[in-house]
Amino acid sequence: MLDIQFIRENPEVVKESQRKRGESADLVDQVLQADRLRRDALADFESTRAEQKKMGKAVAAASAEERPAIIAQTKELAAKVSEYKETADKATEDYTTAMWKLSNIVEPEAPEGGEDDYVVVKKVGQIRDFAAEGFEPKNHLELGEGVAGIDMKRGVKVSGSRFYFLRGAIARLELAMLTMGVDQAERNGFIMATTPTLVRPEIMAGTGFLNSHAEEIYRLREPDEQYLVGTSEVALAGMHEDEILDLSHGPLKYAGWSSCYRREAGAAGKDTMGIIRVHQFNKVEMFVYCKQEESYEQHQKLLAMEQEMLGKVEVPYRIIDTAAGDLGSSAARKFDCEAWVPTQERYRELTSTSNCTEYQARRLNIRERTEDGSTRPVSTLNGTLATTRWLVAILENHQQKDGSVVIPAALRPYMGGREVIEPTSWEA
Ligand SMILES: Nc1ncnc2c1ncn2[C@@H]1O[C@H](COP(=O)(O)OP(=O)(O)OP(=O)(O)O)[C@@H](O)[C@H]1O
Ligand SMILES: N[C@@H](CO)C(=O)O
Repeated sequence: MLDIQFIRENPEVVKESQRKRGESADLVDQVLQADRLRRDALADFESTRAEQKKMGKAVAAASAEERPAIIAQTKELAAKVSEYKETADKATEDYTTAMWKLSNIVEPEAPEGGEDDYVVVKKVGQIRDFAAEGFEPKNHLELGEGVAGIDMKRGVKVSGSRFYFLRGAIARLELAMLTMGVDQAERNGFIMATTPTLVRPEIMAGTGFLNSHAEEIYRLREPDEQYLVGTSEVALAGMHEDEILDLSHGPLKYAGWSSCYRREAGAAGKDTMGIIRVHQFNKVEMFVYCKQEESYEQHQKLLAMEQEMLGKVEVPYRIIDTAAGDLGSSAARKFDCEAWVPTQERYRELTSTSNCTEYQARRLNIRERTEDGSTRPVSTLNGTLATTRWLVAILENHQQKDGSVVIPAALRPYMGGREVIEPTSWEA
């Protein structure tokens, strides 16, 4: 949620941000109109209520002859008070509904446009020339099946399309990568947290996921009301709902470990092969609470954490600055890291880091105590540190001619020192 005082003073800035996102600029006028009506209605209610209180005292002080007239007046006032209360409640509800629809204000530096209008910030690593090495690269599923490590057929049998089993060395490789992510996070001051994956509707709405991405999210059937998270960002943001944090010693940082669930409703026919786009995957998520003025610097740090991890798994990648129209409603700015996938001859997203400034904190009422004793909303940021999808890039970029896969050196200590995953039969 945005700061109403800021909207009142800077309506054009908010409108421009909405325009940049491809969202309604008229919503800003609707919010301001609702704000005026709400304030007028509240003023009417409060002044009539004050009058009513005065009248109450007058009744007590009145003589027997005066009392019937005053009581009649009191009744009239009581009716007015309840009428104004109803109007004020309705106006507040309209105001809140409009406010909750507004997306965060886009950082001025974010590129204009939609999904394809990102700006490439930089490219890192050398893309392998498989032709020069004398063989045709296999895709991650062929490799995963070759080492008896990715089983889509049984995943589909058990759970439906876009489900899978990981087993043997590939299951260990996923665990190794996620654990390496947690180790790196802990070394950098993050607290590891395993999080709930079912959350209350208020928490899901508070993080901003029920706006444009609502159809992406699984919801339990009544009488249960929870949503399944698509990222532990949701639980980590909700963790401190209605709390006042002490950030005087620096940002509060979590590394969340969870399964993530996504309906992928808009992705029919897209990435149907293998584990690149699935309904359930695992993720280590970074989540930061910090002072408002620290969020820009913290965002750069999250991006640096992602780069360090990508460096350790030794895959070529690029960083993109996502355009305003492709930002989630909570994000003011977002950088994605995309790894090179040889058989697709293109970069695919492995990580995403967003600066949500005070947007989520206002919705979830998360504040910090300032030096003068007052409170103010904190900033929140999130970033991906490792996910199951990373296996796609690791397998394809580290494959050898015989279908084996070299384990990146940084991951070997997490794999009992193993250097290579060899092809094997399913029964082995
Ligand atoms: N359906 C999925 N299957 C596997 N991994 C996923 C899926 N959706 C997201 N991820 C992983 O979680 C990370 C963060 O998710 P994010 O919401 O940024 O993805 P996204 O923008 O929806 O990705 P894409 O554009 O590829 O669908 C992604 O970079 C990726 O590693
Ligand atoms: N929570 C963010 C970063 O991982 C996302 O899912 O995109």
